[in-house]
Amino acid sequence: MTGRGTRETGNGGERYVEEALAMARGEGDPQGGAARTRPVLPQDPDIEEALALVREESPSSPAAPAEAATRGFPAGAGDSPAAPRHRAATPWPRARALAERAARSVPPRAPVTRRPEAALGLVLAAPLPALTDLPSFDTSAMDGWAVAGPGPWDVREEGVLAGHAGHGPLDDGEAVRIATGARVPPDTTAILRSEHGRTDDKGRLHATRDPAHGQDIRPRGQECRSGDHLLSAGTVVTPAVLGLAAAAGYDSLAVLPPPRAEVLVLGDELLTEGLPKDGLIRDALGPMLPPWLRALGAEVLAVRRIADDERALRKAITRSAADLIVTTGGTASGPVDHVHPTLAKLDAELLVDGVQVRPGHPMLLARLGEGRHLVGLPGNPLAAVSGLCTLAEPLLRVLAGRPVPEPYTLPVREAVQGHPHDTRLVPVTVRGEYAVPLHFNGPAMLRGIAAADALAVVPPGGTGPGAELELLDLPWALAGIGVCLA
Ligand SMILES: Nc1nc2c(c(=O)[nH]1)N[C@H]1C(S)=C(S)[C@@H](COP(=O)(O)OP(=O)(O)OC[C@H]3O[C@@H](n4cnc5c(N)ncnc54)[C@H](O)[C@@H]3O)O[C@H]1N2
Ligand code: MOO
Repeated sequence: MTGRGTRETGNGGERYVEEALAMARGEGDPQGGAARTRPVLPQDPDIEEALALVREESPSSPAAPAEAATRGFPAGAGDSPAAPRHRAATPWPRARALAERAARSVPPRAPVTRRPEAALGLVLAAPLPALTDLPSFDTSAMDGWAVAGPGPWDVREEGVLAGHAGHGPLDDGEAVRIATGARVPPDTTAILRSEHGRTDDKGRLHATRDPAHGQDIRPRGQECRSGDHLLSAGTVVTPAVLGLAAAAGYDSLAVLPPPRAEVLVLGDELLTEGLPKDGLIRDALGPMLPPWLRALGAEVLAVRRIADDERALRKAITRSAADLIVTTGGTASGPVDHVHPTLAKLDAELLVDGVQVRPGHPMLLARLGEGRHLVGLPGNPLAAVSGLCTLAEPLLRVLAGRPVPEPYTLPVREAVQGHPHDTRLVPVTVRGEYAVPLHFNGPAMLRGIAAADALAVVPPGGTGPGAELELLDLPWALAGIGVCLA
């Protein structure tokens, strides 16, 4: 990690929480300052968030869940909706490492050959040698004249255009008009740019600025010789790689096959069109997850909407051919939260069952069988984003063979409220040298993340202004290969 600064520790988080509580009670500044003039609305998202933080059960409190067995499942959702789940939430960095490790345990799939345009966003399975010299012939770099020897020159009548067959050799004192990209005739000593030459009334060419020997000639093989190593295995196929591969003679590329993902959207309360009504809401995750998963390197096989029905969920999981099933909702212990009981019935191995991160702490990662995994994202939309970035990103990155992104930090422009014990992921926008935290960052809100460039990793307790925070770039903020794939 680069440039990580000191992090403010101690009870900064609690202070914000105290402040928010005091404000919510209408008590003004709890530090003893003048009372605030800003009216405190009950719906103020920041204050609601702060209130939620203190109301939450602390992992270190006596009521906190005890250590859990790795395969420990809670009682079935129907058995006791309010029963606390006996499990140990995984620290956030460890959850990411476990997701990476889970993917590394998957046997690699055989490389595939794809048309270059179908390889965009995938990773080269083998080094890419040049199939030709580049340029493949001596090329004029400018419009003007190919000249031989010192001037003035007699100009031959026929010119040389790019894409045309070669011209005969020039004699000393001869010139021929030439276009950028055209083959340079044999025995040419330089290209005289059109703006550096003039012809007299006898048609002889004079230089207004003498060209140096070899000027503006791109010699054959200047960029590479046939067989030269151009790119290493593991390189992500970007638009520029497509261009280079085409220039170097490729009609197809050997790439690693993308991991196959399937999205199962759970919830009876979800509408796919129109306005929310009668307690029903729009499904925000069905539209968001497929392009996001593609941006993370996956091929999305299907998005299925599953009613709150354990059997339907089990059937969908069993039938799926995906390497990674991503479920949304149903991770908590409500009466219709079927993910845990279903995984238990499938004898899945829970690798991560809850993470010490806000939002998104009920997220989970399970191994379903050889090479097959399931990431359970919480239903609250920003909590689902947190699960994507925490568990799905490392897993898909490794399965796709993509390189580890270089971690980086930026100072945060304002203080950021932290959770007392857990990591927080907060949407930020990058402005110059600073990360600016965005509002509307509650678990059920997408307004912040929709305007964000990255998620800032806020340590327990929060930070003051200027603290260096690790940033997780959102895929499209990297000039997204995902955008290219969409
Ligand atoms: N007793 C407890 N209740 C809850 C806990 C807890 O620890 N104990 N955790 C809370 C947290 S934190 C989260 S996050 C949620 C996670 O809930 P689930 O994963 O079970 O998700 P649901 O209950 O199905 O939905 C939660 C919320 O999100 C809305 N939702 C669901 N899917 C979508 C979608 N596709 N698009 C838009 N919104 C969606 C759903 O309507 C709910 O409002 O549990 C808390 N409860
Ligand atoms: O409230 Mo929940 O932290 O996972 O979104």
